[in-house]
Amino acid sequence: MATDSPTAVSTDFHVFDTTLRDGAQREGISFSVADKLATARLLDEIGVGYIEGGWPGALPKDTEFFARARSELKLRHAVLVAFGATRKAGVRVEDDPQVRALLDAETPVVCLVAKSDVRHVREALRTTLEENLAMVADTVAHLVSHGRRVFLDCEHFFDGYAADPDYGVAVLRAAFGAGAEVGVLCDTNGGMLPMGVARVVADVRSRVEGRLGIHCQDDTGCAVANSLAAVEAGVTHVQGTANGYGERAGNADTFALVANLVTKMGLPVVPPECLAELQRVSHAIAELANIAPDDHQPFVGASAFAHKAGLHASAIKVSPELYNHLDPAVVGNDMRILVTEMAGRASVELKGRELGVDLEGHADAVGRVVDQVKVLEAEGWSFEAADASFELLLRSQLPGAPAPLFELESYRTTVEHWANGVVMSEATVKVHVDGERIISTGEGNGPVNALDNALRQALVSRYPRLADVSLADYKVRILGWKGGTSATTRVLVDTTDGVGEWTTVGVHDNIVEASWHALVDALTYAVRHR
Ligand SMILES: CC(=O)SCCNC(=O)CCNC(=O)[C@H](O)C(C)(C)COP(=O)(O)OP(=O)(O)OC[C@H]1O[C@@H](n2cnc3c(N)ncnc32)[C@H](O)[C@@H]1OP(=O)(O)O
Ligand SMILES: CC(=O)C(=O)O
Repeated sequence: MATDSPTAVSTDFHVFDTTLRDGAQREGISFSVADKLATARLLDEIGVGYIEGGWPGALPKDTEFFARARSELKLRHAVLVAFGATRKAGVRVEDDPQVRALLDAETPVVCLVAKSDVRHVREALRTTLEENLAMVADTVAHLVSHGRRVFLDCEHFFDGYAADPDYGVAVLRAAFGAGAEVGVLCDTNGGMLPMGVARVVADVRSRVEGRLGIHCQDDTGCAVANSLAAVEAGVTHVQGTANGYGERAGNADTFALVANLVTKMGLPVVPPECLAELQRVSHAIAELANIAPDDHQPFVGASAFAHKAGLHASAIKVSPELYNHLDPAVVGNDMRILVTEMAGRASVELKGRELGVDLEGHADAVGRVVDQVKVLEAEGWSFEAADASFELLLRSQLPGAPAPLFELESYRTTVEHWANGVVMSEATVKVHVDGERIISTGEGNGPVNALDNALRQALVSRYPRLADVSLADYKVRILGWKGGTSATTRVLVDTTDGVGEWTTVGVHDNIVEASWHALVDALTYAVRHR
């Protein structure tokens, strides 16, 4: 069970994560209870102050989550929060089963959602403005009298404030008057921009005593910016979700919020040692949500500190700070240099350093590699994701580069479709190793698999390391049709030796030949560099 005494550094500031409630409202996410428990543990590792676990009483899974959390969830930093609505209109708070379920969740904190826009009160709740205020006050007071700390999410606060600012203020006063600790201003429809958010927050602060919070949906792509503008204007409670998951376009991304608050605004909202966990936790939660991580996500994406332009690399060679807004290690990420057609000599030198290849005194080789990469990329090759092929290319230009593993005489591969529906492939390779002619055949479920088996069998007695190597993944991309079935094909092969993985690339008009190039690089890399 969560403790009520978070160890987060700043007790004056709340980072409140709602991945398990609003994040779960994203199309395509369906957390199991086990997923929710695992996600809560991960969020705790980044040191957020509060974790909203779901809506007990509304979703059976969430009711079970809170029941299991009592014995299974040991949080070091965060306080667990149950979410729910104020009592229904015309119903005594003691008689409202949803409010009862909130108490039964036994969390130290409850976050209530309430209407704060007159249109919503009249048209969605179909009740009076007075009754809505009573619903807020009664529910807060009831929960407080049962020992709960209460935060109030004021739904549609900004839209409501534009229509009738006094009513938004009245809702906040009703909540604070009944004992609520935080009044959260919600941009529920996500239509705000930072300037408007800052104006409203400043205005509300001048009219209401009490801690204010912010909850921003991302419909204008400004959820993080809006939240930071609200902080600048004085809120001290910020809500977000892991990777920005949430209803429609999502919410403010907790990872960007935390990183910005700590590193840009100087607010120690999480313990210092937690910041370096952001990237790992972001990816782990993406796995649990079954959503591919966004490589381009600020701070934590795999490409967030990846540099492709040659001019960037030339400055980074002097000092990484010249083209990085932050040391990536601060948030657990890494800088990467991409060598592509946009590379220059500095890109190759930095990539060499990253790969552990000493290029000191080899300016000519570096220049040749830059030229070759540009020519090859124009033909459809791409080394961005194929570090192993790039390393082989780089080393091939250095003095004393080893000879190829073998000389190819020929290869052949066939596909057989039998009447019983079985499809099998067979391959024969003829190669020369140290003057010896080797002929080998292999079978497989496809021509590339058969070729791989035949080639490894031909080479394994000379290169025993290949016994431990196998294909892990195979990706094909067709690069522009030339009419009919003719096209350039790019193949990426991931290979593993059970310890690590490396990626190689091949390009040709013929898919088997493209695969052959990638396979040969994969095996050469295994023998020479693993
Ligand atoms: C902005 C947000 O994202 S808030 C979070 C929203 N999350 C969810 O909706 C996910 C979980 N929701 C659910 O499981 C269901 O919608 C439930 C259980 C909450 C409600 O389901 P139902 O009881 O079938 O009601 P239904 O969805 O048709 O209507 C909601 C009722 O709550 C009332 N209501 C809506 N907001 C509030 C509120 N803030 N306070 C009190 N009552 C409210 C509505 O007036 C309506 O009342 P009615 O039954 O008297 O017409
Ligand atoms: C509470 C909430 O999720 C919203 O207003 O968007």
